[in-house]
Amino acid sequence: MSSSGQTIKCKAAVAWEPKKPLTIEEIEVAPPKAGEVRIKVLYTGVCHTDSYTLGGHDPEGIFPCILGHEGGGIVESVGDGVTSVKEGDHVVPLYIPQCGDCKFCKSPKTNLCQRLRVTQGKGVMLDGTSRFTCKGKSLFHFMGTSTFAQYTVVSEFSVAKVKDEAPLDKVCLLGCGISTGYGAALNTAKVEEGSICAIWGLGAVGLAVAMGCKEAGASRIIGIDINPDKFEVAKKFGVSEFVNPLDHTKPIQEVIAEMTDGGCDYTFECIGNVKTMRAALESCHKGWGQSIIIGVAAAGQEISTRPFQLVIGKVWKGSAFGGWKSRDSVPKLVEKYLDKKMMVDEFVTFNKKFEEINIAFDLMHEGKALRTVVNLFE
Ligand SMILES: NC(=O)C1=CN([C@@H]2O[C@H](COP(=O)(O)OP(=O)(O)OC[C@H]3O[C@@H](n4cnc5c(N)ncnc54)[C@H](OP(=O)(O)O)[C@@H]3O)[C@@H](O)[C@H]2O)C=CC1
Ligand SMILES: N[C@@H](CCC(=O)N[C@@H](CSC=O)C(=O)NCC(=O)O)C(=O)O
Ligand SMILES: [Zn+2]
Ligand SMILES: [Zn+2]
Repeated sequence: MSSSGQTIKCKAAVAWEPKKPLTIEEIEVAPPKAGEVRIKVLYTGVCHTDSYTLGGHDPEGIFPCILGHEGGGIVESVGDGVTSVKEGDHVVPLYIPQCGDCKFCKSPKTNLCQRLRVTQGKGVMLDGTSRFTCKGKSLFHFMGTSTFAQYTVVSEFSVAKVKDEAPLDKVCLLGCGISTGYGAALNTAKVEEGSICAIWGLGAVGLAVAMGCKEAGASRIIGIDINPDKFEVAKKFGVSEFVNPLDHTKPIQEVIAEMTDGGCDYTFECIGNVKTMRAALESCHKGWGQSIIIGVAAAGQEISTRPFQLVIGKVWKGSAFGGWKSRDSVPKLVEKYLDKKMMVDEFVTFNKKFEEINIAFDLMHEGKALRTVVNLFE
């Protein structure tokens, strides 16, 4: 019997309050309204940003909510007026939508569609309401995706239809971490052949940056991390040299400058730490070096450097979702993966059952996981 038009009861990992583990609860998921899509979420990754919000560091964090933004699933039903996807389509939810019609979507200079941004930041759908309830309480959405639920409702603008043959337990990761790092190298920095690159933080995002730098023909890719366990795995993604700041007494920017005859062409911060953001900028080559901030820093944190660093030609940039215009790009990234032209499987270090989702957070904090993929129906 079709569930279309009905409220669905299913399981979700609910974040009732910051700094507390998620709890698996039965929730009710209302049918999609006009312009919305209800998705059966089969798999989800766990990104550091989920942990950042659960940890109470996100100024937009709003509880109780359903976190998660690296999902892969199948369209269960669509609301009135939805034409771009239909029941049965395989999809990846998108935390940066692409409406195609706003000033941002029409500009080739950005991927930051603003159509849903205000309501998304408030944890509700475009009409200002939530589709989730649990124990009689409304639950907030998160990043317009909420993939830690067996069923979620998202805007039509927030789904990418992907090929049916794409394994959803892998391509879910193209919903954030891999696309973000890879695109930061290719779209935001536009790394050139022969470039010297350095990457702070060798998690999934940092290693996806390395993959992009390698594809662009970088001559040296320096990985910087305080966890030496990351170094061996990082080689597979193209990292050619390793620096552990804990092995040095002098500032890391001096170490990098000595190693590179004055600094790097491109540096990437993939941690979310304002001190390493400064180090990454100051490790750029005078005159042309660019530093890309990808890491998300906690509420209240601010970056600083001597303005002279910018006067002498170093450039500070940021990158969200790797600069990809999401609905156009994610299906293409999936095809590239299916054509074996980019790595995705290699980012999956663990698979867990839904009830083990908190272990996925632990593995990330222990530095053991690049990505843990959670099966929501196991
Ligand atoms: N801008 C965007 O669009 C996106 C941003 N992000 C952000 O990117 C960042 C990285 O995400 P993700 O890859 O999932 O995170 P991970 O936690 O997997 O990776 C971060 C890595 O940085 C290491 N690290 C921590 N502190 C330092 C330090 N002081 N110096 C050097 N290395 C350090 C960690 O080591 P250890 O293993 O010991 O913890 C870990 O290896 C996060 O801030 C996340 O919120 C994520 C996705 C999209
Ligand atoms: N809500 C936070 C900002 C969080 C943030 O920067 N998110 C990134 C994606 S992180 C994915 O894992 C992003 O793309 N931001 C663009 C956006 O419009 O949110 C805060 O308020 O600090
Ligand atoms: Zn993420
Ligand atoms: Zn738009």
